Amino acid sequence: MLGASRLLHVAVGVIRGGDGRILIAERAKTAHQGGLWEFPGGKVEAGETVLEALCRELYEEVGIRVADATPLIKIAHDYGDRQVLLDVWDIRRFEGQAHGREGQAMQWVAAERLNEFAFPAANRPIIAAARLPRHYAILEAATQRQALDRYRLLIDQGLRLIQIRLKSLPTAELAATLEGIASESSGTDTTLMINADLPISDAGYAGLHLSSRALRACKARPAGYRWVAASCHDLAELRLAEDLGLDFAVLAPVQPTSSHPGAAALGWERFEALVERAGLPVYALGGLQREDGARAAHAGAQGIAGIGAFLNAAQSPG
Ligand SMILES: Nc1nc2c([nH]c(=O)n2[C@@H]2O[C@H](COP(=O)(O)OP(=O)(O)OP(=O)(O)O)[C@@H](O)[C@H]2O)c(=O)[nH]1
Ligand SMILES: [Mg+2]
Repeated sequence: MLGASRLLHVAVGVIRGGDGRILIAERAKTAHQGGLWEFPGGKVEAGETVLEALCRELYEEVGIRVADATPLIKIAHDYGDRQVLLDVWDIRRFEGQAHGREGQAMQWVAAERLNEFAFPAANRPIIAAARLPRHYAILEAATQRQALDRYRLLIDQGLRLIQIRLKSLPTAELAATLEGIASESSGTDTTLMINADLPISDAGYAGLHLSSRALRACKARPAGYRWVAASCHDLAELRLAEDLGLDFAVLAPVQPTSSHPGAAALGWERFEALVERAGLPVYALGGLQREDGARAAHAGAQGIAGIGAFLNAAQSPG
């Protein structure tokens, strides 16, 4: 853990153009972590809020005026010669044409291509956060028919990251259900995360979701998946997910929930304190609705995860 007083507080912007591409810039060869790519930003000066620093830096470096910024992720990192707290914000509305005002090379890059560029070590979870959506749906169902109906409802509502949990589905219906979902998602931009506790060997899905029990039994990051995530309930489990190099976590339960009636709720304050110490994107889960999205972002969350949260609301996800 890094001592707060030694941390260099840095305001960083993930700036998204109208087509969804993200602005990256090349760091000067002579700078700290020089020659690598970065998201524009810079040090918070004495007497400034982080948002003031973000707006100033983004004007100085790329000539844009920020119109709206939402917290994305905070990452503390120790480079040995310097300890930084990267305070990263999502910027989807701004004025002006971005251009390298300090002579630096710049590029607009599709989120899924960010991994092709060399960034400083602290940026790994930031890139995951920039690529992940704000909503993570968890699919549960009692029958194959209900599973497919709910899957289509989630897709219609704009959900693009979906965990196939299906622990209440009769085992006899599992294989056909997984195949049905896989064929519906094939060729689309949906990312499916298969729950590791399901009694199947390999569904061929892009992602794996570990229950906290599966996480605790893990010695290394499971191979063969583009995304690996885990369910966590406390700091020890979040640290384990981070140390295994997982891509994101779900922390629960934030509020009391009917699906886990016995579990003690964390509440937003405790949730925020835990997320602040985690080095990977964390979704908030448990008794939440879409309307809790802003609250979750301000508590440091990547967004909201839910079983029921996305099945009834008719709005599109943000
Ligand atoms: N802006 C930015 N800084 C990053 C990123 N990742 C990362 O580790 N850093 C680190 O954050 C620290 C501060 O960033 P900076 O060099 O942009 O600060 P600045 O604009 O105020 O620079 P200056 O000292 O030339 O005025 C550096 O140690 C840098 O290595 C990133 O994606 N964007
Ligand atoms: Mg800078």
